[in-house]
Amino acid sequence: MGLTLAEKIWQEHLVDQSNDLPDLLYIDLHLLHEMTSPQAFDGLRLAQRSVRRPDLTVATADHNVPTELTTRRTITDPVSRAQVEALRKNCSDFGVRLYDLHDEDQGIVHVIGPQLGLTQPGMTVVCGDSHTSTHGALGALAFGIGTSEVEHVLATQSLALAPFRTMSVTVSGSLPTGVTAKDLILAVIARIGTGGGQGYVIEYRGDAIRELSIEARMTVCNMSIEAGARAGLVAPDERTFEYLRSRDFAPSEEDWDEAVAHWTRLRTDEDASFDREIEIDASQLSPWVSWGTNPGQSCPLDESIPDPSLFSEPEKRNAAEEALKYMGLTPGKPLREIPVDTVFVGSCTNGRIEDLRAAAEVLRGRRVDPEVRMLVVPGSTRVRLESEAEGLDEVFRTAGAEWRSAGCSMCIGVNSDRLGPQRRSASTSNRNFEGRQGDEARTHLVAPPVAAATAVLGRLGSPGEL
Ligand SMILES: CC(C)[C@H](C(=O)O)[C@@H](O)C(=O)O
Ligand code: SF4
Repeated sequence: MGLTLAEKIWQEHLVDQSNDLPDLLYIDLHLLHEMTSPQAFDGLRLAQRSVRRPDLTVATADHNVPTELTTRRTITDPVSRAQVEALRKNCSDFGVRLYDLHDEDQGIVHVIGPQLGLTQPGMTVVCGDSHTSTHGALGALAFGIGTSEVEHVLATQSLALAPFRTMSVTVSGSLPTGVTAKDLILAVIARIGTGGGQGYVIEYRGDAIRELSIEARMTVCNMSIEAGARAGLVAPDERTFEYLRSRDFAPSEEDWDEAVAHWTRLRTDEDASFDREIEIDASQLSPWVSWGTNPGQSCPLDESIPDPSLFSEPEKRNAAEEALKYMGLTPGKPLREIPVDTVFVGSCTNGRIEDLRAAAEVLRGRRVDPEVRMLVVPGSTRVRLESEAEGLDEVFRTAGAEWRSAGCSMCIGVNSDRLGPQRRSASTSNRNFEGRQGDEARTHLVAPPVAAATAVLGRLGSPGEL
């Protein structure tokens, strides 16, 4: 019987396979950031080990970095400063390439990997970060790993991994105008649940996936983890090759044809079977928004807050009741009537150039509601520079939004971009659990066009209403 794409990549990277032990896989690319690497380097020091393949290891500072344009290099928070400084020292001591704050190639780890052409089809990619699944958009098998595994990969360039199950999510048809990859993945998670992907690697297939740009595929793969999956990927195609061509670390012109020939073979065999198959009709989708405290608690923006008492499963009912209490919402309220005081456009889910263009298009010639604070944070310094070259920063500033430097920013409340208690945001990020953007802060996950329209309207809404 044939193999799925994920199984093929796994097979190609097997270093050792013994009975009763997890498989040992070779790792092609190891990405590091400041939050999950310090203890791993300490472990290496203690064991007097070196980094096995510094040439396959790349680091950047993203989670703890300030994003104010002018005061960026001064990190006032002591914990954040210590982590960034530790990363500098560790990279310098162990000979690892670091894209530091001042570097043009700095950015959120999952934005810079593909942008630099470091992430390529058929590779195994790991990082001490759950959203490593993002890299699957290029046809790589990409896993988030824990700090002890980071140390193991640093020391050996290999990783012991338990076998996975395979799931296909086939999205047929075309997304209607105004409906984005973010809406699609929120709908997928609402359908299979935040635990629905547990133990699986998801392959996204079908016409609607093929029609997505590589950046949009990244948005989809990014949130695989929010469905509980171990990874998500899309088979490479012409769009993938086009995206990679002439990127800094992509194969050179001489090696290009051979690389493409290899990448072209990276697809699921006709006679392969998946352990679970999900089908979605893209034409039925519409702008989507989360109302609760996990990404699965979401529904079309046209609907109202659901009534938990109508949920048949007691577990889901309780979770919804708890979520609504935290979110300060009542059943039956139309989502479009929910006022929002903060809008965040950014993160590894939606902080790439296409996302910023989509938000700017909505804001052009319009004003952000005076009661709303809107932050626009590019996912990488190159995205910032590219946006500025196109004049997007001016569009945002003129509309009344704050234009920032690259970093994780308000996606996660570990840096200075935090949401205050009971504040409510429309956010293009991927997580909405309690306290994610700040203590007692309330998050509604949305796509960039909805975020921008919401900023103008001062309540959840879509560009069609403007
Ligand atoms: C800090 C890091 C470990 C974490 C992750 O693993 O995803 C972060 O990036 C997040 O999004 O919550
Ligand atoms: S942008 Fe958010 S989700 Fe992505 S790596 Fe940073 S904190 Fe994690």
